[in-house]
Amino acid sequence: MRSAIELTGLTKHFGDVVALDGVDLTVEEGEIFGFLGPNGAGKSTTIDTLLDFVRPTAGSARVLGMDAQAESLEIRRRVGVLPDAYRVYDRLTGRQHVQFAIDSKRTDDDPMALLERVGIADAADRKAGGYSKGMRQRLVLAMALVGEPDLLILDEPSTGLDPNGAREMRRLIREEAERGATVFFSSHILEQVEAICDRVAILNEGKIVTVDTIAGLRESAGSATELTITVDAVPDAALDALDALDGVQGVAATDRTITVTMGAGSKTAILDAIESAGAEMLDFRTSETSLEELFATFTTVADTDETAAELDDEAATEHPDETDDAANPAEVAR
Ligand SMILES: Nc1ncnc2c1ncn2[C@@H]1O[C@H](COP(=O)(O)OP(=O)(O)OP(=O)(O)O)[C@@H](O)[C@H]1O
Repeated sequence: MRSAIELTGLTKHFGDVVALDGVDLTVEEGEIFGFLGPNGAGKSTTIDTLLDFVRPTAGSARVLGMDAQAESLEIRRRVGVLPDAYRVYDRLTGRQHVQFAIDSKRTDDDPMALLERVGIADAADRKAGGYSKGMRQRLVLAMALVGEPDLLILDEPSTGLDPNGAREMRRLIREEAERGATVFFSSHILEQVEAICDRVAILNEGKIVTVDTIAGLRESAGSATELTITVDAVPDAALDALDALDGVQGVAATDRTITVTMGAGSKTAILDAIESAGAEMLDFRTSETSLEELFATFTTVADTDETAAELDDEAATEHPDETDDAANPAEVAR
């Protein structure tokens, strides 16, 4: 099967900054693939390389079987892009924006149908300059959907969307995948990724740290599971027995509950130990490591405090929509 995206040793330096450091990654056709990483990890640089907005220092990128540099025009014709920083033309209406993308891609889509799909048909004939941030995001998404692209590349697609908008975005992504499109999207909103992705890659400091399913990530992170068991009473013998079990990392108890933290190990053995000690089990809950904790496991570097401070700084100073004019509707449609 042909890959939708294939990166081999992809490296990009901006002066002294190593934005990408030998990235190898394959996204199969038809996948919904999440591209995760903290601020500055290199996600946008990767996406820009796929579209030949950025030229790699070393390595190569293939998109839909074509070379990202040599065949960029054909690639852009078959790819729909939602860039991380986009500018709409204030004086053009939503409908005109979509028509522009349709003309550029020489397709016969109905602009109103696309605006309908992204939920802003009501505002089709209003100037985009008066659109809210979320409406602009929806408009650029409508432009990305023009021509039934084989590959959708969405850079932080939920930016600016309210919870309803984010849910609609997930629905659209699923619809596109059902149509047969590959969807590659970057995010640091982990719930978004968990809700729809077949697989995810985590990028940190320009390197891929892992590629897996979410379930696989959980497993490989060696994530601890916490069992909370409600009982009629807590016999001391139960606590002693639990402590002695393989894989049990911690045991805590209140009057009616026992909480067991375990790594690898058998949940059944835990429940057996409690019952053998004479307690009656009334309820039983399991909680797994959250995706946030998991993400931190993969992206935390040795000096955690410094990294956190750097990330806070970036978050405080970054205003991509206002300062980055790299992406505009012309580029989206090209
Ligand atoms: N044009 C550029 N000139 C200089 N440095 C750049 C340029 N573009 C990106 N970088 C640097 O490359 C690194 C990766 O940036 P990139 O925008 O790809 O990260 P990202 O993962 O998309 O981050 P975010 O989540 O904040 O959007 C950063 O250190 C960034 O400062």
